[in-house]
Amino acid sequence: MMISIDVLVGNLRRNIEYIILKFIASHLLEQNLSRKLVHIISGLLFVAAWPLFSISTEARYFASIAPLTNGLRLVIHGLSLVTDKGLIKSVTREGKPEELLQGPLYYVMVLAFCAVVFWRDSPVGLLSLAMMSGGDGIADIMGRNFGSVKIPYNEDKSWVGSISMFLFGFLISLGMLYYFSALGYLQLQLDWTSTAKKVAVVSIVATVVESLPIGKLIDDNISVPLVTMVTAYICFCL
Ligand SMILES: C/C(=C\COP(=O)(O)O)CCC[C@H](C)CCC[C@H](C)CCCC(C)C
Ligand SMILES: Nc1ccn([C@@H]2O[C@H](COP(=O)(O)OP(=O)(O)O)[C@@H](O)[C@H]2O)c(=O)n1
Repeated sequence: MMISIDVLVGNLRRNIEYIILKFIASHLLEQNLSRKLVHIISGLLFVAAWPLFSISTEARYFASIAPLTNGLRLVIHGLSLVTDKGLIKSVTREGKPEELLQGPLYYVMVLAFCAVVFWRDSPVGLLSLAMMSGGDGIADIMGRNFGSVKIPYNEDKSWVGSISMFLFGFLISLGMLYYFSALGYLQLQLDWTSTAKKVAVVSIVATVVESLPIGKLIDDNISVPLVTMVTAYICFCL
């Protein structure tokens, strides 16, 4: 009788643990997906909205107010001066306020930097944001869901994630160049065959850097746009 009660209690405990783990897992997955959707959509929408600004020289500074204001919001919430559970749930990995001061803050600073420095007349900023928002964002979503085969030099990253980053980053970058070129903003005259080759080179370099095991040294939201800026500058501006 004693044994069967123990077995019963043990089973009950395991069931409760299973239910709790399942609850946590489903909520964490939800949080990861929502974070990456915010990651992809906010940056791409920000860039897509640049043509709405006037041709005045101050336009780029006005545009950068959106990411800078969000940066301030992230600092205020990251330091726990104010609490907003919705913000924390939608942009952090583990639900800790201090995480707002890392990936999300770097992300909005890169958005502001690209608006002010490159704005809509240079391919460099457009490609950097396409790779950071679109490419890096899709790598996570595809990698987490379908990335069972890992990259030999990095157990955290998968072939599916990196190939998706390359393809999506490449297509979004070309789309952005086409959009800004069709609207007459780009100073360069683009020959699309050579542009596609250059964008492929930029996308490969950004993808390889994202796949390296350097995540603890430097955040992807810095390394990916930084290496894209350098490569795009070499390919398009020298
Ligand atoms: C989730 C984000 C970064 C985390 O990166 P990672 O750790 O997943 O690598 C992105 C955070 C986005 C930010 C809080 C909100 C950005 C708003 C944007 C500047 C406004 C766009 C305006 C536009 C006109 C819709
Ligand atoms: N190239 C990649 C990138 C991410 N991923 C998946 O996405 C997860 C999060 O990637 P990450 O550490 O770069 O995340 P963030 O720093 O971008 O938020 C990884 O643990 C992988 O499951 C992948 O499979 N392949």
